[in-house]
Amino acid sequence: MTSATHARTKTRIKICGLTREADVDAAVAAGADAIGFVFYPPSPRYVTPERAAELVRRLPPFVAAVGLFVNPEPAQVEAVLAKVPLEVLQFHGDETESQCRRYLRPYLKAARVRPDLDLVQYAAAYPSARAILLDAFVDGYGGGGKTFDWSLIPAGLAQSIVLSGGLDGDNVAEAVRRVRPAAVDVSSGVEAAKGIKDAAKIRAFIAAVRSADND
Ligand SMILES: O=C(O)c1ccccc1NCC(=O)[C@H](O)[C@H](O)COP(=O)(O)O
Repeated sequence: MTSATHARTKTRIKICGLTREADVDAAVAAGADAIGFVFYPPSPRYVTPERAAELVRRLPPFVAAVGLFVNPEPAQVEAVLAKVPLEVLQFHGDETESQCRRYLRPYLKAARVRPDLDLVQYAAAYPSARAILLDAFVDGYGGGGKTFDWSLIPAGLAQSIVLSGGLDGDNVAEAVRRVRPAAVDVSSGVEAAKGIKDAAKIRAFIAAVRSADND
């Protein structure tokens, strides 16, 4: 790289909703920065704490394990944390800031974006959030494989942005170029079936992000 060119900041990448050893290994090998585990029982990607603990043991240092919850009771989160060494929590429901920060872990607060949601006001309600994860407004709280209108994302949110919702190997480069989020997050777009990831799709997704990082 010459002095006249410079690589942009690396967009961090979270692959979410993993349930199998081979998929964890494929995501790590492809260069994922974080792996998400869904602790929301109605989700087809749900894993038990015991299963997540088995999968997390495969992660090398500095690849973050993210635990995802939807309006959990404190006891549920504590039970997961007692068995699964999660670096980051992700809350996808109507949790208040105090309900998110009580576990003394970095957390992502998901916003389900729609035209009538004031994202500046929403983000301001979670000053302790490590980032705001911007997702589409779908049934079932998330994992819907649907994009939202990225032009709804305001400039100047206090927190970093994790862009999510319907991303895949075909649209993520444009998403990164347009939004320049701190990170991107994907589930459906790298799957063969819900909870079953496709290693080639993971590789293509990450390659597309890296390509956009260097535009
Ligand atoms: O993945 C799920 O099944 C899920 C269920 C309930 C709440 C959140 C869920 N996923 C959270 C994620 O972080 C997903 O990666 C995000 O919603 C994007 O999903 P997709 O649009 O399928 O890429």
